[in-house]
Amino acid sequence: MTLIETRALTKRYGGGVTALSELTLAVEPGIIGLVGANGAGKSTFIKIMLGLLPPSDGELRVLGLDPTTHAEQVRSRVGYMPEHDCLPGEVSAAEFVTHLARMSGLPATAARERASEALRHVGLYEERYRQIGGYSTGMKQRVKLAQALAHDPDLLLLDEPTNGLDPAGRDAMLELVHRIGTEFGISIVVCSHLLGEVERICNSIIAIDGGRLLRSATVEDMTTSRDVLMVEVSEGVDQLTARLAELGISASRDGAALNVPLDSEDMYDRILVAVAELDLPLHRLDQRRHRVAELFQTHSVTAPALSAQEAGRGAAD
Ligand SMILES: Nc1ncnc2c1ncn2[C@@H]1O[C@H](COP(=O)(O)OP(=O)(O)OP(=O)(O)O)[C@@H](O)[C@H]1O
Repeated sequence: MTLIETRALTKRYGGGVTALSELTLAVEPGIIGLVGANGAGKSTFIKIMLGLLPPSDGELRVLGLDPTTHAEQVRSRVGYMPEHDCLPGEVSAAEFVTHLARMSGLPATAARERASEALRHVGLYEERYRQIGGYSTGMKQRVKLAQALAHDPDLLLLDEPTNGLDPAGRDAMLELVHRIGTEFGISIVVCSHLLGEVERICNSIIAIDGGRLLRSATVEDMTTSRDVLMVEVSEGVDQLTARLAELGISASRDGAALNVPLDSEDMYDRILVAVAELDLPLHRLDQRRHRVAELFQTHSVTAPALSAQEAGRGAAD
């Protein structure tokens, strides 16, 4: 079943702000990155998916349900981690998550058990009876994630889960999100303004800019270049380049690898023969993969979606 489907989804706020403009997309279950610069419309999209905001125009289905008419059913199957800190400081994580699990309809004992379990999944089991006010930012983010998990949802909507975390905290949070998505088989929409972050853990990406859809596709579709082959040999790359040139095949260096235009059906075989003739250890031969961020760097409109920090990371890669 399609996880999320929209047709010409539009949201206008008062004051002439169009936060979402004619968004049409369909995504399959998995871990989905919702990326865009600040103000792109990510939070608005999430709130519409939860039935917290009505769209101005267009249609939407989440888990096959229309959140504008079936908001309660949607919310019983969807967990939501809001962007901003909304945690009470004077109660323990166990009390807080249990309380929210009860509010979502679980009986007292089940709510307590589910809360403990959710806190264990996010790595807060030992600390669960401490007051939230004394927690670090990373721990608070994990409490927000635990409350989103407590009622055993089919879909998690995470609004900027790495907000406010240092690089190590961000990596830990992304790893946790990835683990929850893969081990529990829950679909996850994870919002971020950092494309490089979500690219690492997502199967598909929805990129929006100024409320408009830039691209919605699987990471594999986005990153596979259909017309370039990447050849990697463990040694002898210069020899191979020279041999390919003799054969009339132009290869360009890309780090330790060679990129070769895939302009004829027998290109795989021709390269394999050249490698075998030179008796070189072939490490890899397949279609070149781009980093997702690389694709968007050529798109001037999305440039702000890549923060200085991400640009730095890209350069270091
Ligand atoms: N209640 C509101 N009334 C008017 N304009 C709003 C309202 N909420 C959001 N907006 C505007 O709608 C646009 C999209 O905002 P939204 O919060 O959805 O973006 P975002 O991608 O989540 O950004 P951020 O990461 O900064 O939250 C922005 O221009 C924002 O100022």
